[in-house]
Amino acid sequence: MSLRGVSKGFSPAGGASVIQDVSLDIAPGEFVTILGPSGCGKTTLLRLINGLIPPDAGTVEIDGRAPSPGPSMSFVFQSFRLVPWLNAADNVGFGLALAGMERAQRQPVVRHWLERVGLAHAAASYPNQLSGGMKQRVALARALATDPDILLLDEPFASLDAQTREIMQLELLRLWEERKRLAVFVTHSVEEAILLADRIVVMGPAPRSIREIVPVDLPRPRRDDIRTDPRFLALRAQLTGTIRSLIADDPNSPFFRRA
Ligand SMILES: Nc1ncnc2c1ncn2[C@@H]1O[C@H](COP(=O)(O)OP(=O)(O)OP(=O)(O)O)[C@@H](O)[C@H]1O
Repeated sequence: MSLRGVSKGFSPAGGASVIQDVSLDIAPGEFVTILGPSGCGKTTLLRLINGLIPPDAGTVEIDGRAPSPGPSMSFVFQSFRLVPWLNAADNVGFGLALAGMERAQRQPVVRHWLERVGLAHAAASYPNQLSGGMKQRVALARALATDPDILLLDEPFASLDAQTREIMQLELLRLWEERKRLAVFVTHSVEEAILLADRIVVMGPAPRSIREIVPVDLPRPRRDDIRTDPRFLALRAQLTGTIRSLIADDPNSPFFRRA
């Protein structure tokens, strides 16, 4: 995947850029996290990557072509976005149904993914009967069921409580380390960014663009105890400092010169 000089503005006159001059290459099977303060354009970058919005300038290419949403690219959102009138199994099978797969063919795939996320027992439950963590497992299973080459995740664990969030991070790590898809994961959390990524792309405000790209040279497979590895702690201190200064240097931030 390749982004070259990508800019995007939303005003009709093409005024202030929401994203300015972003260039980035991501290799197949690579896990990249996008880290940055609120409002620095992280979600917009994901929407440009999945082809939901076109760039005003520059190019986004996947295998040499402009991106288009389809079964080879899955999206996971903070707000789960499950279909409320479908049970967990039908939610997991939703992308497969959209791709035209018959119910009988979908069933074993759905069963496999419900098992993989530990929800085989909840197949018949509806979203309003599931906890936040369970809903996010369903959303993850739905995203993986189509066997996408590209996984885009927009703060998927941000609305979960701290313990569930840590469990889900490890589950995602385990699933991804089994079959390494190109993953782009947006987060505000420095720890989450380090735990998951091969590389961390730090975005900043004013101008909203990439500030630095930090490789994460921690061994895989990674488990919970990686969080106490001295290299992890050093990276955490470095990135926390970077994010604090990005916020303190942003004249539009309420924490301008304070953080
Ligand atoms: N459709 C749109 N129309 C106008 N402005 C938009 C639109 N989408 C995003 N913006 C603006 O672009 C900026 C960046 O938004 P974006 O959601 O990409 O940032 P973000 O880094 O993901 O933020 P957060 O971390 O708070 O989710 C914000 O100022 C937002 O108001």
